[in-house]
Amino acid sequence: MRLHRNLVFAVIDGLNLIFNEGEYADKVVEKLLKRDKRWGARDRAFVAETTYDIVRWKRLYAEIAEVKEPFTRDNNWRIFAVWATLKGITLPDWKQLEGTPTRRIKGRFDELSKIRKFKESIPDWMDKVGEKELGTGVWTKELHALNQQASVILRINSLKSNKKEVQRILAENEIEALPVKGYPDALQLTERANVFTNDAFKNGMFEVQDASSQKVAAFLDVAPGLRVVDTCAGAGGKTLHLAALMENKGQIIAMDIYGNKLKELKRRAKRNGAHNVETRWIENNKVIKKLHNAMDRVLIDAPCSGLGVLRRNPDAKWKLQPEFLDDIKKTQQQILQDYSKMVKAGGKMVYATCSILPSENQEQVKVFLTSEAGKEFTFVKDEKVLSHESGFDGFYMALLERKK
Ligand SMILES: C[S@@+](CC[C@H](N)C(=O)[O-])C[C@H]1O[C@@H](n2cnc3c(N)ncnc32)[C@H](O)[C@@H]1O
Repeated sequence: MRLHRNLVFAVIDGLNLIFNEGEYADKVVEKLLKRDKRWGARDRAFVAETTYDIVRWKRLYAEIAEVKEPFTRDNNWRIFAVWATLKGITLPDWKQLEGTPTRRIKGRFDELSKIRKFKESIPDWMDKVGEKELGTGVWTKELHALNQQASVILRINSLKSNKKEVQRILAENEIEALPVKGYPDALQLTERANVFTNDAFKNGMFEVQDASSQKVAAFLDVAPGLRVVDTCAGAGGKTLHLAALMENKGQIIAMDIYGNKLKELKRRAKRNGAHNVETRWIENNKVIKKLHNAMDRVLIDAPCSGLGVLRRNPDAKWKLQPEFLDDIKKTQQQILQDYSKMVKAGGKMVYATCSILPSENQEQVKVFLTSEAGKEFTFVKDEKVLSHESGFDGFYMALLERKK
């Protein structure tokens, strides 16, 4: 591979924004890709993937490069040089890369790869939490899986299309997509590609959604005609899937505490042809109270640490703080207590997270079931999806039923 100066400069600028200015990697990459209209698919892939790779391996690379935060521009160049050396790329004779100690980099890599927190590039506190909660064996395998690049998975919107039709349209654009065994609505791209510019996407025929995430709406056991509330709907990934599973019949109320996310949800619902979705901003608890004992199904896709989705969101390793984890667990329990009241007798509820930590998952459900509100419910089943076992994101989902 030959390095191109303007692409590498874009990566260095991006790293500065992410590491020093606290900006989010996905937003930064989005901005970088708008920089030069002449960049082709390969150039864009280089900028995006290199930036994500360096964010993912920040601790390991910084340790090898012997630099400490806050990183200067020179430090970011040194980190980049580590990335390029370990990729086996011949370094060009640019002044920023002069004197790169290639052999020392390889030696330090071998040394540091013997220590998990460096090998898997993770903060000490997170490594300790993961090991404590999952045990050494499972955590080591899971952490390794969470550091791999995620493949692109589509969820075919059955309101508008089917797998065969989407495969055919993508093939016309030289994009190959294959079915995924065990995931009825999923197609997996054999190579990463930008599908958002494709007409099939613009016409709502599919959404980009990880295979594990596609399990959640189906877990709620919905059917056409039911009254369903998606309590933490965000921009509506699961809401749209619910609408498709319900064949646009019945009612879906999508809620969130952030109104701007619901605006985006509305746009997506329109594109998807999902007509049975209405949004309600959770301005105060009255919004919830109005629906007490009224819903056939309640989905709680709870806010969480996001430790199950590090493959697609590697900067969460550096942004997440132990205090946030403590706070979010309190929020999760409060949400379970408050929103479960919307389930009517005989109705069902799913509690889900994109975390792999038992303390955010089965332990929350256990605490809920022994509480006053939880005594109304019986536990039906749960599923703990680990990335190293499934090959997709880490997720948790539990199905509970309210007693008649
Ligand atoms: C895991 S995300 C939801 C993702 C979304 N369901 C999807 O499939 O695209 C969790 C959501 O919970 C929202 N949230 C946080 N605290 C909340 C609360 N107390 N009540 C309702 N929603 C909340 C966040 O704004 C966020 O959109």
